[in-house]
Order: sequence, then structure tokens, then C-alpha cells
Amino acid sequence: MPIPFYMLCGSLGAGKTTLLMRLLEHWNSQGHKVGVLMNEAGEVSIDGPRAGTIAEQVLNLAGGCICCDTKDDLAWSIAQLVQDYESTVIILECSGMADPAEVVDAVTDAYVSRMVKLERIFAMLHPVPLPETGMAELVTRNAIRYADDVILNKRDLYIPGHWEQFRETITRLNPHSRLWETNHARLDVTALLTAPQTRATPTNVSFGKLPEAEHRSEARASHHPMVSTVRLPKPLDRAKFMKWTKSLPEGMERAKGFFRFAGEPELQEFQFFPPRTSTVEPVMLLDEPDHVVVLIGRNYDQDGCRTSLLACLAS
Ligand SMILES: Nc1nc2c(ncn2[C@@H]2O[C@H](COP(=O)(O)OP(=O)(O)OP(=O)(O)O)[C@@H](O)[C@H]2O)c(=O)[nH]1
Repeated sequence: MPIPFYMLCGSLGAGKTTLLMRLLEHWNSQGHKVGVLMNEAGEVSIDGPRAGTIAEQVLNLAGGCICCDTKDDLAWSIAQLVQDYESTVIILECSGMADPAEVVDAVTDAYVSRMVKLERIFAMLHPVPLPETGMAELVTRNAIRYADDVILNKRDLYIPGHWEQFRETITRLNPHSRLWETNHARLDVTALLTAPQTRATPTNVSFGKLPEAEHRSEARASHHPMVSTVRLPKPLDRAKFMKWTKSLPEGMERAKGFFRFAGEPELQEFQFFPPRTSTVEPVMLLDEPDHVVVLIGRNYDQDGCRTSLLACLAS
């Protein structure tokens, strides 16, 4: 049974570790065995030892960026926490350099998703202008875009006028997330960890022209990344599959997998990534992987995609 996995991302220095400490206190009081993964920008971990004062198991991931190399490191660290340490919940604090899109990609991988279930994504921000260009811009914007909860911290530093503008930018980037305003990440942790029910939108802030609560939470639910792992019990028909890759719906953001085509001996690796590009290439691996395709998107017809993919199995 996969254990809950939480992702904490956002701007550099926004107060992520401050919130992490509050979450750790909460989980400890509930008797959880928390595994913490720190992904810091520098070579020496600063936040790790801080978290280590509360969490029993803190692992550091190399480098600040979760890229192709670190993805293996992440999978290995998760396996270590789940299998050796028997963590009952895991939280990853991402550096301001780790693109949340890459992290979501890594934790929804067919191997990793057997161990953990991505529960919620928190984006921690502070009222400084959003970066205009480069990696920091991509990371901050993706953190806001992917978040279930956006936490606007350092309320004591808000400057009237600038604050309204800041909040407007965030709601424009992600109108579906819950928004929290905090000082030193002081918030109701139980409410933060609870997914909104269809009819209630527990949030400590209300403002502006939000849709009715019930519409808002339905919209949020449909905006949350949806992951389907489709197991392929037989080889695929090449022509049907290639046609299928061209029929993927608007909301599909990422897909990947391994399988074979009927009548062809090579193992194939499939990748689908923005902007709607697909590749299918023979690959050689040391071990035979599970034959699956993982689909990641928002607001797409999960059953429809699964059915149409399974219709590509060779008869
Ligand atoms: N004024 C003010 N300072 C805060 C607040 N919350 C956190 N801080 C301080 O801001 C600094 C950075 O907080 P951290 O929690 O380390 O931030 P972080 O996002 O983990 O930082 P990095 O991991 O380096 O990106 C610390 O000195 C905190 O004590 C707040 O609400 N107001």
C-alpha cells in the first residue's frame, strides 16, 4: 500500500523549512514515522540538520535540481525510507531550483508510485516580485501552477498595494488552489493536510471574486494532476499505438512507458512531453521493466484514455 507523499516547494527563503518544522511536529504528535527528503541548492545541507532535530530520518538529495540524474537518487531515497526505515509518511522539501514538474514526474514513475502516493503539493511564497526570467521563474511559476495549496508567508512584510498585486498574479496563475496567508508559517496544519470536500472549502482567507465554494473545490479537484498507470498484458499493435499517440486529449501533459510491439523483439521506450511531442524508441535495460504506460494530465478522461490505449493491444 503506497504511503502518503507531500511536496513542499516555492521560492528561495520563503519559509519552507519553517512550515516543514510545523508539519513534522504535527506528524510526530500523531505517532507517524516521518521520512524527510531535502533537495537543497548547495552542496552542504543547511535545512537538513534543522529538520533532523525533529524528524528521525532525513535524507539529502544531491544538487538543487531534480533532473534526470537526481530522479534515480529520489527513487532510491524513497525506497530506502519506505523499505528500510518504514516511514509512514514522506515529505520532500524542494530547493528553489527544482522544477516541480520534474518532481511530479519522478514520484509518479511506475516504480516509485508503488511505494508512495502523491497526496498534496504546497507552494510557499513570500511577497517579493516573482522572477521574470530563467530557471527561478520557471520553478516559481510551476510551483504555483502545480500547488494544491499556495501559502503566502511573511505577512508582516506585506506592503499594501504590492500585496494585492502579488495575490492577483498568483490567483491568475492558479485559480484553483487554496490560498493561505501566514506569519512564520503559522496555520492550522490539520486543515492544510485535509483535502477539501466537495461542498466545503476550508481556507483561512476569503477575498475578491472567487467562484462559489462548491464550484471552486470541484474545479480544484479537476485541476489536480491526475495519474493513471496502464498495465499492458500483451504487446501493442504498432500502427494502432502510433495513431493513439496523436489522439491524446488537451489535458494530457506527460506520458511515458515501456512495452513491446507485436512481432518486434526490441523493448520500446515511449515518451510524450510538451508541446505534444511523442517519441517511441528501442531501449536496452539491465532488467526487464514492467510493461506499462503512465499518463499524467489534468482534467482528462482517465477511463477513456485507458480504454483507448488497451484497444491498441495486438489481437
Ligand atoms: N519576517 C519574517 N521572517 C520569516 C517568516 N517566516 C520565516 N521567516 C524567516 O525567513 C528565513 C528563511 O526561512 P526558511 O524557513 O529557512 O525558508 P526556506 O524557504 O526554507 O529557505 P531556503 O531553503 O533557503 O529556500 C528564516 O530566517 C526564517 O526565520 C515570516 O513570516 N516573517
